[in-house]
Amino acid sequence: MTQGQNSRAEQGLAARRLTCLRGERVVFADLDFSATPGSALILLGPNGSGKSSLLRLLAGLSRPFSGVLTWNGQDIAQDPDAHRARLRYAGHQDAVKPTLTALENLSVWAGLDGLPDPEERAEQALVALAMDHVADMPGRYLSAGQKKRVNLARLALAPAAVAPLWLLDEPATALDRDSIDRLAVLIAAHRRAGGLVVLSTHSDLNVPEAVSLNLADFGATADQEEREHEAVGAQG
Ligand SMILES: Nc1ncnc2c1ncn2[C@@H]1O[C@H](COP(=O)(O)OP(=O)(O)OP(=O)(O)O)[C@@H](O)[C@H]1O
Repeated sequence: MTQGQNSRAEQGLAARRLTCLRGERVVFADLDFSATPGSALILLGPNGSGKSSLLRLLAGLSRPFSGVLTWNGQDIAQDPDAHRARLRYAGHQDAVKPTLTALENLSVWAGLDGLPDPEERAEQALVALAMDHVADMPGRYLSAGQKKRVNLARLALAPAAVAPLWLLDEPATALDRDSIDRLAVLIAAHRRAGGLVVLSTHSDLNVPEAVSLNLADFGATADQEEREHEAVGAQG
């Protein structure tokens, strides 16, 4: 089947028999899920169960040990540039440049994303996170929560048609209650516009009708660990 012939059921993001190794340890094995445009998937599980690792795989920042990740039915590994262009990943690392103001940081990102009117978009994105009052403050003077909000404002730069896939690793960490509520509004608007959100959170973030995926259910059995170790040994 060619990409153009994919059925509607394949729209969005899907994982088939995904197995993730970090170091030589199986973090999760044989993970299956699918998420359609407009939906939200919340990754649950105790510390170390692989939520960040899965988000990194979905972002194309690392490769699965085995299994396939697809977007609209096509393996994301076949066209990494197209996948990078369609996603926005907010991880633990802070991307705010200390010497640029909050507004300049966002304008630069909008420019790098190839969006028209980068400064106007940056201003609107700051308003969405109630950060317009610190628009002219250099990144190095922003508090931890303010930096987090500038990072999250990046999500608001591009329309869902351009960057439909949001991958958010603990997006509510360091945010105050009002900012968590604004983030929830941003996520809801993105979904209404046809976007798709995968996120991990230990916080009380309101994401209506989200599907939960508990990575603890996909922890490797002793048999799987042994098979993966044999396979790693054979590869090395
Ligand atoms: N660079 C690395 N090399 C080897 N192992 C790693 C590396 N990074 C993470 N791990 C291991 O991978 C496993 C999954 O880690 P991950 O950060 O994905 O978990 P998590 O569910 O996001 O945890 P948390 O809730 O604490 O954020 C852990 O056992 C961790 O020690």
